[in-house]
Amino acid sequence: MSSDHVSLWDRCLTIIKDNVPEAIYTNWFAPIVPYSFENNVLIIQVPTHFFYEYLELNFRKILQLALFRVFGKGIQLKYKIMMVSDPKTEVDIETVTKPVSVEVKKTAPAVQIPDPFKRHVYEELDSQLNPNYNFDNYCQSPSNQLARTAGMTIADKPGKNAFNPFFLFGESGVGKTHLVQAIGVRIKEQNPQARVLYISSHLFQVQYTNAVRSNTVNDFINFYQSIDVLLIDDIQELASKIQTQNTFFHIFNHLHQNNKQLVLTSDRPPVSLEGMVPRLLTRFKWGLTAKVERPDYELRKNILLNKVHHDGLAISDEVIEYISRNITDNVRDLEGVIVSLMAHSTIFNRDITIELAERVLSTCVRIEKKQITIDSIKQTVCEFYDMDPKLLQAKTRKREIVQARQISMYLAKKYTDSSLSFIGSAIGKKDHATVLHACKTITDQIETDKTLRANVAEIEQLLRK
Ligand SMILES: Nc1ncnc2c1ncn2[C@@H]1O[C@H](COP(=O)(O)OP(=O)(O)OP(=O)(O)O)[C@@H](O)[C@H]1O
Repeated sequence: MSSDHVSLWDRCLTIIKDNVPEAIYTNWFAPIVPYSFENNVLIIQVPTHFFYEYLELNFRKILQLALFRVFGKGIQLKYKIMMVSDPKTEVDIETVTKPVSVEVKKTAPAVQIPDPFKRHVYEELDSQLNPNYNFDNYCQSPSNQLARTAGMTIADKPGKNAFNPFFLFGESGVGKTHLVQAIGVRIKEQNPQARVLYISSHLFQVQYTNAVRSNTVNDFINFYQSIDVLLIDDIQELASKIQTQNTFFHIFNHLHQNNKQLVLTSDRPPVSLEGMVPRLLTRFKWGLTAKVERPDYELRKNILLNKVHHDGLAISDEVIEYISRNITDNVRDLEGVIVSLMAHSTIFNRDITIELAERVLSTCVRIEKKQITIDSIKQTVCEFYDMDPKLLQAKTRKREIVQARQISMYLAKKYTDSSLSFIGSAIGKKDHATVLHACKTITDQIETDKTLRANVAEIEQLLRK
């Protein structure tokens, strides 16, 4: 049968062709090469990592259906990825790393909620970690430096550090889950026996409700008290769930007293968590609370460059720069735009140009409302004073440069929700006291200095344009 896998794959293609539009078939299925078939595992070769992800995301169902019909029960699908960004150095991913393996399950539900609680305590625990979220691909910048460094310290000494619990907060899509997962992944790498569990608060809540219904709350608590490292995401979702919070309180206390590590994420700081029982809130503040800020320009660009390199995509620096400048809020949007760009380019067979990027961005993200960021402030202030932005970072007390730096700090405080220390580190590598002083100086001078007042007003207008 294995020698015949090409004709079997052709039969799959016939089924697929009947079920998808022609353009989709031509772009996404025709380029696939049936590579091998052995022990009921079919390996297909695709051009890029992006291609694989796109197939999995959009056409998994039809692929499953066709494979099941032609190859029968138990068929497994694996991908072999050929990088084509640089044809001179074609890379066969399978030879350098494990091939991406996708098991096709006949009756797998679309979303299966994992329930580790159901497992016996002594069984090996499924940590629910995604190895793709690791420290190696978590780019660093001042916006996440504290959180990232603390995360690495925790991963090296879970439970035996001053950061217990580690409370990580920040807006949606800024990289909290990635970081929390990276902590778990590194702990498991260093100690495969460690009982690490990543869980969303929503799932924790569902499991608790089930335990109440089935009268097994004690088992539920025992299970969680057996964990060495508990990574719990989106804790704000437990707001107003008082019974669940009380149960979590007992788990938290037990783990903390036994030097087990707790890491929590939230979309807001503990002080803004409404609907939480006070004794839990107090405990959230026992260790380290760190904010992951919105990604700055350098971080956005680095993340994109990494992704493009990793997926073997052909996207010019100019387009990367354009996207990094225009998508400022969160990393998820950045990644979404890359996927949309690749899809547009593949389906319509067009190069990825600035014009295409502009079109895709206008449909994917809101760019009409200009986001004011520390980067755009620095740039606008320097353009206004006709000054090289690098001078803002220079160690100099020249009056014009000091004033441009102070105005930048004042505007950053006014228009962004960054902390004083973050503003200081991004503008001139100063501390929070210098930023505070700058804000006070400019506020006072605006009161009395007509020219400065007019200049700042003009810069503010330029910023909003
Ligand atoms: N510093 C970074 N380096 C590389 N990738 C990042 C970084 N920050 C975020 N990402 C990527 O951005 C995407 C969104 O990040 P993540 O899911 O961790 O955000 P989040 O803050 O947990 O969002 P939410 O609160 O909505 O769950 C992920 O694909 C993640 O890998």
